[in-house]
Amino acid sequence: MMSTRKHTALPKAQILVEALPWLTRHQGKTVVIKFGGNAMVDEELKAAFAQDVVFLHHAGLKPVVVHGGGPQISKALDRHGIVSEFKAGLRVTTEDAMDVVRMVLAGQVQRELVGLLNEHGPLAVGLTGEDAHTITATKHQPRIEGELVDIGRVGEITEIDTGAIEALLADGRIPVVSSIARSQDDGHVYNVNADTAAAALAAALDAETLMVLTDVEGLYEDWPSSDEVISRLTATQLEKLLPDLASGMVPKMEGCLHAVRNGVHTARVIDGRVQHSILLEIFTDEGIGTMVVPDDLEGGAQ
Ligand SMILES: Nc1ncnc2c1ncn2[C@@H]1O[C@H](COP(=O)(O)OP(=O)(O)O)[C@@H](O)[C@H]1O
Ligand SMILES: CC(=O)N[C@@H](CCC(=O)OP(=O)(O)O)C(=O)O
Repeated sequence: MMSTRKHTALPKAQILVEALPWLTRHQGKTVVIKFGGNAMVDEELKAAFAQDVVFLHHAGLKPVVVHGGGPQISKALDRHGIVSEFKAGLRVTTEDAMDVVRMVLAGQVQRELVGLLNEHGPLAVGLTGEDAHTITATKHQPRIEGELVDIGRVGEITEIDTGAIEALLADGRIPVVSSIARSQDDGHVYNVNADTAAAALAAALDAETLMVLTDVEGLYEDWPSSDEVISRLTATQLEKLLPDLASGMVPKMEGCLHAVRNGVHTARVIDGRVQHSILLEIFTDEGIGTMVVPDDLEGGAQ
């Protein structure tokens, strides 16, 4: 009887011990995690995500959650009879659409994530980029085929104030940030792509890691014709690939590049459809997605 119990208990101890080098390495480090709209539509995945983030917190890391909500926004706009249109990968956001975006991100998606995290204790505090000047933006006008295009209230980040987030982290909380910015131009707000917001926050917070959860395994080498995932690439290698990337991958990979060029040690795109993908990525040998490293760390960082 006794030996059977030992038999089943030992592998559990081994798993915990395997995590020891990673626990040591990541102790006290800030990890910015972007939780994407598509991984966010499944109840079990959402609950597993909350468990992982709380686990990181209790393991001595400082997780900061930045969330998207593209599918949820599209649904709500539809209900309001507003057509969703994307240009250069960004949602064309009229004044009316902006009200809906803000309502969905800050009033629904963020509240739900805060609720899931707080099932584990008084940990999560939600805010948007508007709070305490966390994210400031100006009007973003992308260039499409050489022409500047007006896409409404979409913001380009000009400044990050990390004060509120750092105060929350120092108080042992888990900040949950919605990607809405205060405007430096007028009294209104801007809609910011959540990948871009997460990358800017990771750089400003001097985070060790930016982790972007999405609905594919990682960056595919030759999408859509192949599903070979690139497991690791340097900033310069990524920069060369950027012009060939399509749709949703563009802000993610631009964000990863921005992060590693501005002091973040590794930026990773991982599969949010896999339960506990965050723990697998942080605490095991085999990373499961795509890892971007600064040029001078080639071959070094894990
Ligand atoms: N090279 C690529 N590798 C992987 N996915 C790609 C690539 N290029 C474009 N994509 C598309 O980008 C999508 C992810 O972006 P998006 O739908 O905006 O994710 P999220 O909702 O998680 O923010 C993938 O589902 C895929 O359709
Ligand atoms: C300007 C812009 O496109 N903003 C995004 C913000 C939400 C987001 O980025 O959500 P995902 O990460 O789930 O795609 C939008 O309106 O959909």
